[in-house]
Amino acid sequence: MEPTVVLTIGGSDSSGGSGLQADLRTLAALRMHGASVVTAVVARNTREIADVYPQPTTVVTAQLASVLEDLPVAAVKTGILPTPETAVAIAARMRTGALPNLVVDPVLTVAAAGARRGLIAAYERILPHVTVLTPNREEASALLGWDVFTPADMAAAAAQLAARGPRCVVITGGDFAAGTEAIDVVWAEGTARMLHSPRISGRNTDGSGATFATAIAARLAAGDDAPAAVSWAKGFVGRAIGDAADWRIGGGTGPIDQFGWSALTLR
Ligand SMILES: Nc1ncnc2c1ncn2[C@@H]1O[C@H](COP(=O)(O)OP(=O)(O)O)[C@@H](O)[C@H]1O
Ligand SMILES: Cc1ncc(COP(=O)(O)O)c(N)n1
Repeated sequence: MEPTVVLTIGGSDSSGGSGLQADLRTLAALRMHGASVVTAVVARNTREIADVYPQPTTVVTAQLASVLEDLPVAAVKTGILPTPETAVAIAARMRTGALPNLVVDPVLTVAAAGARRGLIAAYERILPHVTVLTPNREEASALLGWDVFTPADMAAAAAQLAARGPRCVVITGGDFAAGTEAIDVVWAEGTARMLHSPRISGRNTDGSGATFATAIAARLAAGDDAPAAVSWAKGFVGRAIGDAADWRIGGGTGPIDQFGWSALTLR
């Protein structure tokens, strides 16, 4: 049986923890073929982001055109769109319907300095084409212009973002400092619902947002509806975080275990 194809559009992370590297690892773990469009090259390790090098928009659109003219892309995930110009060019492709089952993780914090305001405006052009939008609380706050803090805020924010076009919105709460649960709020088909899972207190969570969004895209490609894809991805990322809890890869926040490697005894 041949694998389903999922396209990820985002940044290369030199530490391998998040971005395209996490996305491709997630897709491989889920037995899918990942195509990838590089929008930025990020020089970073587990401790800090040293620099972000946006790729020229022509480089991004050439990769995208080449993939779309040949591969049978069943779902698409976006991560870093580093400049408003690149985001607008990708939005134009979305408008043609060429990017099915579209999961958008609006990574705003890694964007080039000064690009944030223009990027937020560019996201307005993207939102109408989105199947599932997966901002964390900070990203939701930036997109909406008000501070999203409590679970009640998350529910209100999800509804407001959904009114701008996405069929489903998940606001992730992985950054809640306290509490024994990792709470996300999902808005779909007119109602908000809380998703709870045990909060894992490991040191390694890098790439959890990227892994979550890519797993959603993979499940959409496999035929799940959005709420089912989101619930499944939440279980997957929780297991990946838990399995990497004791890893010491680098001195900071390290990668997570999409493959269940920790459960293997190979040395
Ligand atoms: N420590 C944790 N334990 C369990 N689940 C977590 C933890 N941290 C994040 N998650 C889950 O991982 C997914 C990604 O969330 P989050 O970390 O908020 O994304 P981002 O990396 O974009 O900030 C969410 O489903 C969230 O609930
Ligand atoms: C290259 C790169 N660096 C960081 C992130 C954010 O990742 P996450 O959403 O998992 O925190 C990303 N999507 N891409």
